[in-house]
Amino acid sequence: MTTTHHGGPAAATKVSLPSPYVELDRAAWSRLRENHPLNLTAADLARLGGLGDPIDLTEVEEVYLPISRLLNYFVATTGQLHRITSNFLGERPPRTPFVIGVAGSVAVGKSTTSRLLRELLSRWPGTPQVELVTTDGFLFPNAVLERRGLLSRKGFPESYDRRALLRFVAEVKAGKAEVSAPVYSHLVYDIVPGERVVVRQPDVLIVEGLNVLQGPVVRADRGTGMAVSDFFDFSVYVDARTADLQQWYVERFLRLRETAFADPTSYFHRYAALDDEQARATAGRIWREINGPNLAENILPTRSRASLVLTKGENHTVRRVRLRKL
Ligand SMILES: Nc1ncnc2c1ncn2[C@@H]1O[C@H](COP(=O)(O)OP(=O)(O)O)[C@@H](O)[C@H]1O
Ligand SMILES: CC(C)(COP(=O)(O)O)[C@@H](O)C(=O)NCCC(=O)O
Repeated sequence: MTTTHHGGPAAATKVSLPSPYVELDRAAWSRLRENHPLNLTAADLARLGGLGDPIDLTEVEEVYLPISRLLNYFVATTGQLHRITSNFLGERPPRTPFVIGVAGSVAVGKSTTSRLLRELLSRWPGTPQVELVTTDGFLFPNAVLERRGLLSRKGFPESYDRRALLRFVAEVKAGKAEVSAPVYSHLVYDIVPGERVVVRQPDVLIVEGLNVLQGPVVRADRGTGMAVSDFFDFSVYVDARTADLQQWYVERFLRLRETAFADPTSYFHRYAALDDEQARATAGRIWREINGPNLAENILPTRSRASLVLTKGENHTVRRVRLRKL
């Protein structure tokens, strides 16, 4: 028998596994579009792009059409698998949506990715009805966050009503006729009282949010032992270098001064009058105190759970794609 010495305690904690991903550069990935036609126009894109998150037709053709093509196969195959299970059980298969999670840092452009996926998937004959729900609706209202000392932890896992989110996704997945979710306003920086979005048995549900790939909350006294990600049929992690993300966050903050912050009802209205230097300092502080630590502690560690990782370069375009094959 041969004994190999692996070093001290630090070395012992490092786990090396075969990568479950196949990695492709942009050129190799874009070839997988094959002949799938571009069915979005420049006008569609103008409607879909986010603030500070540019998107053009080349990006759609080279990055998003292959994803759309792959997802169309996955939807069909997952449906077959579901029917096989129902036949095995001697049940009539209920209508159940294909659920996609979209995760990533604040300011990485999850919203644009999610809106594009919704648009592209809804153009396939098998999935005309695609709903998109963001997890910010499940943030606790500011009054609750304040009571719990969590106002400066917005976006951290504990700032969400995770049980309500789990119930929402589980009910949609179970084919319930009508399920509703609360609504968050970035402008007011709080949950909008009494407002709900209603989801009615879509073909596809996209669940977008910072923490959607997180595992279950493990507590001996309570909890279901399940997480929203248990209901995902596919997931996307939108990735970028932390330094780029911080810069994108700060730049978006500067631009929000002229748009959202200029609105007197905006929670951030007091920031509208800041000059560039002051605005950079404020955004930098919010990043350092909230969004940066949340990325490092909670979001980045979930990246390896995604089915697909899209890595953006500093100009916001996707330069590398990792697809899970194992
Ligand atoms: N303070 C704000 N006021 C108005 N809109 C905002 C504010 N912060 C973020 N947004 C918008 O909310 C959306 C979600 O932002 P975010 O959670 O950073 O995710 P991402 O940039 O990955 O889509 C984006 O469209 C962004 O432009
Ligand atoms: C609303 C958010 C928590 C994101 O929510 P998500 O939909 O990803 O769950 C985030 O955009 C946010 O507002 N963070 C607080 C710190 C900040 O103002 O950037």
